[in-house]
Amino acid sequence: MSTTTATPQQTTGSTGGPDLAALYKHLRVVDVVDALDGIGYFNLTLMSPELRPLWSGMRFWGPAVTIRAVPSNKPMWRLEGTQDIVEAHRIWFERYPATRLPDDLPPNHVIVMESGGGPEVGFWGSENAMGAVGGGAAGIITDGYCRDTAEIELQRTPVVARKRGRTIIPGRIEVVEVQGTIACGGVRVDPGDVVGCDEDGAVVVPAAVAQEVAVHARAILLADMHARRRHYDAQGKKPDSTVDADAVIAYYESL
Ligand SMILES: O=C([O-])CC(=O)C(=O)O
Ligand SMILES: [Mg+2]
Repeated sequence: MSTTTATPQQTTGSTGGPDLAALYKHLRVVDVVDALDGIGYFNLTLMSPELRPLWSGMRFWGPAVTIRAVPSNKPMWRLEGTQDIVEAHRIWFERYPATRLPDDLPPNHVIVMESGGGPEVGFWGSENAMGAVGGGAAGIITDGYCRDTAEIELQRTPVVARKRGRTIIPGRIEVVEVQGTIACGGVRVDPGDVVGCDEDGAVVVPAAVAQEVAVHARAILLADMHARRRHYDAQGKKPDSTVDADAVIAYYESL
C-alpha cells in the first residue's frame, strides 16, 4: 500500500478554521478507521455498531455539535380536546422551555445526541430531522430512538439511530445541555470533533488529529481504489465512481 506524509492541507472553512467536512468528503469510514489505527487510536472512537444509518447509501462527515438529554421524570398531563393534543409539544415547552442549539453552527455540522438511556421516545422524527438538515446539518447521530422512519428514508434524511421508536417527547425526555462533552454510542464526543458514518457504522475523529487522519485516510482510499480498479479491469467490469481515483484526486487538488 502506498503511503503519504501527513502534511495537512490549509483548506479553510467559513469560520476561518480548516474545512474538515471538505477534507473528509469521499472518505469511507473504513479509510478513516484504518488511518486512526495508523496513529495508534485502535478502536478508541468507534461508536457502537448498534448505531445504524436508517437507510442504505447514507454517508456524511462533519464537525460535531452536541446535545445531551435525560429522561424528564415529569409526566405529560392529560390534554383536553383535539387541538391541544395536536399541539402537545407547544404546551409542554411552554411549561418546560427547550434547551436549543445556538444558531451560529458550522456548515455541514453533525448533530450528535446522548439520549440518556431512558424509555422509548422518538426524539427525532421526519419533521424535526428534516428541519435540522434545512438548518445546515449534514447528519444526525443519536444513541436513542428515531420515529417516522419510513419518511426518514423517503426524504433521504441522514439519521443514524440505535432504535426505531414510536412515542413522542412530552413527558419523556428533555435536553439539558448543548455543546458540551457527551458520550454517544460508547465514545466521547466533543463539539468540533469530526464525526461521520456510512453503511459500515459511525466513528468519531478527535479534532486534534482530524486533519492528519484525513490525509492518511485519503491515501488509503486511493490505494484501495487503484487495487479494486485492477480487479474491475481483469474481470471486465465496467468502472464506477468507487474506482474513479482520478476524480477523487482532482477533487482534493481543487480544494
Ligand atoms: O415531533 C417530534 O418531536 C418528533 C417527530 O415526530 C418529528 O419531528 O417528526
Ligand atoms: Mg413526526
